[in-house]
Amino acid sequence: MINKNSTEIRFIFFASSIFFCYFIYGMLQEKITRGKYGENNEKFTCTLSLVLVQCIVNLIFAQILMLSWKHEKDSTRKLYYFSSALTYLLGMVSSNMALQWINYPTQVVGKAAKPIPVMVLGVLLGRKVYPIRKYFFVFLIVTGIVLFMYKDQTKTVTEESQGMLIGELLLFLSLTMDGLTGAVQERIKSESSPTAYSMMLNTNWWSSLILSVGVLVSGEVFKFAVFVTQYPETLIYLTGFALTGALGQLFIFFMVSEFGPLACSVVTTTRKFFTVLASVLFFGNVLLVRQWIGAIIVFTGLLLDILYSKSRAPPAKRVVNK
Ligand SMILES: Nc1ncnc2c1ncn2[C@@H]1O[C@H](COP(=O)(O)OP(=O)(O)O)[C@@H](O)[C@H]1O
Repeated sequence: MINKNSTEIRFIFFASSIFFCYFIYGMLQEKITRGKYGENNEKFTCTLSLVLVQCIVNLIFAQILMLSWKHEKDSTRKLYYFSSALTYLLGMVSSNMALQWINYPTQVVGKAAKPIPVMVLGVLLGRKVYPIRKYFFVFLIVTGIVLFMYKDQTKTVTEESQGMLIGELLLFLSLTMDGLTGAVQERIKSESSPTAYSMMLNTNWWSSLILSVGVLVSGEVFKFAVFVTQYPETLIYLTGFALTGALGQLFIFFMVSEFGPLACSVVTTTRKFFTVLASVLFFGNVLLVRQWIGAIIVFTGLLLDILYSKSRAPPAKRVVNK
């Protein structure tokens, strides 16, 4: 009983820390990528450099934590870390890049589908097994969130819709990459169960390495240097963005290593829903009928999921398909 309670407390603690860190992170991300700089209303387009800064800060953060505690040797195959790092950073680069064509709310709605690819690819490639009802609960949560957050957009000029298409394709790519990352993490978790620190360190080590090559070969790093020299205020946002991202990611890896990538993606997606719900309620806006229905569906899905995992399968236990 004590054990079960402490598992629940850890879940709630990780989830609320993710909520808190990514709430600030999200605002800074929007500020950096959607902001207009200088008299010419310039845009920040150095996505690779942005993600590289994030990965390097994550790496340093994980390294400091690794040095502070004694750890058993991590026996995870390097290929797993390399491939999860590659898909993880492609996922981040494409979703950040999509923001150049589509607005932030559209990106958030698109990425709200994340638990679906994480679940499907986790089963197909990650050798994970879920009972049928789990698919239903996840589907309910995602449908409710999309219904709640979706905004009708009027497309005006053709050029803009073309931009939207590029943005949507990038979102699709990003979702696929998130699913692949989850699948590899599922395998890592079931084969070698490394600590969250070790997963964070290795994933960010490989992604920093790959991205460093990327920014040098593309020459983006020079463009980035010119941009931050010209608009030094970007550095303040970047520092906050990278620090909240690193702290948030630590809790993400705690979540992944104990409860798995699917639980993690449900938490990060639900966080976005609660952010929008809170802002609607906070600013005294009225919910549309569609949003009411969406919110009810989300809460039903979450409640069923919680009730089910309580009565049937404690989240810490994993089902390994041999
Ligand atoms: N399974 C995961 N493994 C590693 N990092 C993750 C994982 N899930 C999320 N993250 C990190 O958390 C950040 C925020 O994730 P999330 O809130 O789902 O938003 P999004 O994927 O739309 O950026 C990601 O950009 C990534 O850095």
